[in-house]
Amino acid sequence: MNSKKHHSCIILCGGQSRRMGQDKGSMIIQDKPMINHVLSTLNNEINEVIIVLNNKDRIDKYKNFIKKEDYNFTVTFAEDEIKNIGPMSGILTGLKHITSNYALILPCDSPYVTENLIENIFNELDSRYQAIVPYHDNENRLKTSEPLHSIYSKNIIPEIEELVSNDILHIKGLIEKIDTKFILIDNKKLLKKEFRNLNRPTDI
Ligand SMILES: Nc1nc2c(ncn2[C@@H]2O[C@H](COP(=O)(O)OP(=O)(O)OP(=O)(O)O)[C@@H](O)[C@H]2O)c(=O)[nH]1
Repeated sequence: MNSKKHHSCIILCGGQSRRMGQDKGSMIIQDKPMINHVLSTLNNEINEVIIVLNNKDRIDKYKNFIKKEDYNFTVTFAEDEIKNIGPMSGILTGLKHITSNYALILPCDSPYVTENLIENIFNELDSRYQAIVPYHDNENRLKTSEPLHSIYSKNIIPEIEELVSNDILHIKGLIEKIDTKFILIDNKKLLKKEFRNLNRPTDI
């Protein structure tokens, strides 16, 4: 019997990868596509994954190397509801697909996340809040926050739609507006190095 809690994860993979110069989620890092590193950390904690890409061709491409039978969670591919507005669209689309109340958002270009990190972020889940957001520096929590390694409630969909209609597309603008629990990246439970993402060839 599966004893995992009903936890969802949304992986954002619909970016342009302009700085990297090639599609980041599918690029090979240590023998496997970058997104597969992220997927391989989720088995213990997650039972539903939504991978959000920006078009159908890209979804077909990813289906070739993401084999649902390799994981003990469901995998659903979704297409951005709104095109070319960045990660906010991926979060909106993903939240509309989840069947639980909260989802952990992860970017596809963050291959250093670990099972421990996923577990420790979910341990902070608290139904009094709409978002659980790790941050680096006590002096400036919002500015040093990691909004693409954070948990969000499905009930923020109306707030996202309002922000998008006002052309506010940065995720920190969303975090400011909702009830957010900030959690310190303390290098004990949450390790700084696990948040590192790869944007440019020189980051590898
Ligand atoms: N679904 C979806 N994900 C996105 C979109 N834009 C960015 N992302 C994802 O959000 C994460 C962070 O993206 P960035 O690195 O800031 O942007 P990028 O477009 O991937 O890369 P650059 O073109 O170099 O800025 C990555 O996992 C992207 O795949 C989008 O429009 N839709």
